[in-house]
This record gives sequence, structure tokens and C-alpha cells, in this order.
Amino acid sequence: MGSSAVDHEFTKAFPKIELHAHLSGSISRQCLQEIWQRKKDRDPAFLVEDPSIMMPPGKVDYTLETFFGVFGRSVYQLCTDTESLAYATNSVLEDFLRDGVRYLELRTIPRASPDGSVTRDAYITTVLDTVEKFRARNQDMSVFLILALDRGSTTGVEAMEIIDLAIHNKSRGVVGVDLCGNPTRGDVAIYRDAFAHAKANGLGLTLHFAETTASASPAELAALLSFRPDRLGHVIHVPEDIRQEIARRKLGLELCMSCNVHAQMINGGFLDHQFGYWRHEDCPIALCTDDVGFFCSPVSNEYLLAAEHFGLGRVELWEMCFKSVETIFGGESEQQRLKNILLEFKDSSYFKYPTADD
Ligand SMILES: CNc1ncnc2c1ncn2[C@@H]1O[C@H](COP(=O)(O)O)[C@@H](O)[C@H]1O
Repeated sequence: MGSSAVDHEFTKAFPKIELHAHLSGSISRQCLQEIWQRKKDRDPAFLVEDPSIMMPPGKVDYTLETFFGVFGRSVYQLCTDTESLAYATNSVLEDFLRDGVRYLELRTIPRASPDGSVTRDAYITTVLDTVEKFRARNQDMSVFLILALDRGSTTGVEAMEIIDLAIHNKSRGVVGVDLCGNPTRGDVAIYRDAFAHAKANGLGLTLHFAETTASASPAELAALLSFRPDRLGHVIHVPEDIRQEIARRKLGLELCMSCNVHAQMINGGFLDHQFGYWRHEDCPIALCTDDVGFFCSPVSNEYLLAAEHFGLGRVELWEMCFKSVETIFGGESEQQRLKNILLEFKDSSYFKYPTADD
């Protein structure tokens, strides 16, 4: 007989939906270490620093300044070949499955390796091949891909190429596109045509939105909304009039509490997180990890944090997750599959509370 309290056992068993995870940011420290060790064993002159120096056990306090640097100096220096990329991708998928995620939209910026040995096309093919092999072994978690543009480096021409790559790979499970990267860089307006092309070809559009005050100017937010996104990520520094517009459109929200708190993207702690605002609006909300490799809080823990800091009970968490089903990019059959799984869970002992007769 389950109790009414939200505890770790409950949030782990909960059939969860993750919509915002970045592939390279989700690689566990153990997996990065294994990749580094393998390279070092094969070539003792391998120069890349041991990843545990930049990402020591237990460290979660990356600021936005330090955070983006770790990709360039460590993660991207390790996953430079298709073998390491496939190994890391599989490890990330296994981690989400083990945490009880039943539907995953994983996003990644398709990038060529620095020496050109892995093209952008080969990068995506490797990730998709790995997802396919994983799915052949595991039917419990559906996996789809979102291709992301990096506002810090993707040009308008490259953006169009990436959207074409996404369109080309729709039949293999690419369901959407995203705009991410260092929010203090770039001009989002240059992606207008690329995103229009993506939408015209049936891809879902999600955007990193008002992640920092630097990326929350009225001009930037108006431009982003004019791209007609289906979902928004973070939505933490949003002025009141734009909040109202987001609520009016009932856009899906991907909220990443641990990332925002640990990286000091918001003022204060969990209780101050904008989840406290958005949960009272009509927008579907998906609690997401963002970069679990950095912030070490799996989705099950994000559910626990929502319960602990905002007083959500089992039924409220369930209702929030059920509502978020409508905002997935995976299509109607996936929506139905998720609804069935969630209804079955609602009928389980986790929702049968002890009575005076027990
Ligand atoms: C604080 N949250 C965030 N805000 C914005 N962009 C982020 C991010 N977390 C990750 N990325 C973007 O995703 C890339 C890593 O995954 P992939 O190499 O694509 O798989 C990073 O380089 C960064 O550009």
C-alpha cells in the first residue's frame, strides 16, 4: 500500500517525460572518465585533461561563465569520434531509462569534429543509429531527437543546413529544432528563415527563452515569439506582458529548476524558482533536467524538488505530467501511449492511500 507522501521511490517509479535534455550535457562523469581513460590507454600522449579535474565528483555550482567553457575544453574534446559519441549517447539513454523516463526528446547541436573526421551528417547518423539499437533492446522508453542551433556560433547559412538535416531525418525520429547556446551571445533574428522552414516542414519548434537578463530584452523576446514556437525552455526572466502572451498561447514550458538554481541563473533558491509562477498558469509544464551530467539532478529528483518546495502531492504531479503530454513533438500515437501508461500508473498502489481500516 503506498503512502500519500511524495518520496524518492514514488518519483522514480513515476513514468516521466523529459523534453529538454542536451545530449553532451547529460553525459555522466563516470562515462566521460571511461572515454578519457580509453583514449589515454590507447595513446599515452593524449593531451586532453582528465575530465574529473574540471568536473570533480559532487561539483554542481557551475556559473554560466564557467559552464559553457567546459564543453569546449573537455566534453567536446572527448566525444570527437563516432565510437566515443555512440558510447556516450548509449550511456545517456541508459541513465534516463534507469531513472524511470518513459518518453525522451533528446537535443543536440550537430557538429563536425575539429579535425573534420566526423562530419555533421555522420554525427547525426551515429546518434540516430545508437538510438535505434537502444530502442531495439528497450521498448519502455521512446526516444526522439531535436536538432539544436548554437546561437554563439551557428550562422544563418549553417542554420538552414541543420534544418535540412532535421527534415531529412524526420523518418528516423527527428521531431523538432531548438535554439540554445550561450545566451549572452548572438543575434536570434538571423534564424527567422531557418525556423520558418522548419515549421513549414512539420518540425516542432522549441526555444531557449529568457534564460538570463542578457537574453531577455523586449526585442529578443518579441523576435523569438514571432518565430511561433511550440514550446519554450527556462522562461525565467520574462516581463509580465510577455508572460501573459505566453499564457495566452498556452505554450509548453520546459522548466529546469536545478540547473537554474545551481548555476545562479535566478536570484535565490528553489522556492524562488519561476515554477511557482507558471504552475498557476494554463501552460503545460514538463519538469526537465537540462544537463544532468553537470547538475546531477535526474528527472526523478526534479519531481521531488517540486513536491518538497512547492507542496505538490502525488495527484498534482500526475496531473502536471498528464497535461504535458499534449506538448510532446512525437505525435498522436506517442501521446496515446503516454496517456495509457500514466492512467495505468494512476491506478496502481502508488495512489491507493492507507485508510483507517488498514
Ligand atoms: C544552461 N542551459 C543551457 N542553455 C543554453 N544552451 C545550453 C544549455 N545547456 C547546454 N546547452 C547547449 O548544449 C550544448 C551541449 O549539448 P550538445 O553538444 O548539443 O549535445 C552546449 O554546448 C550548449 O551550447
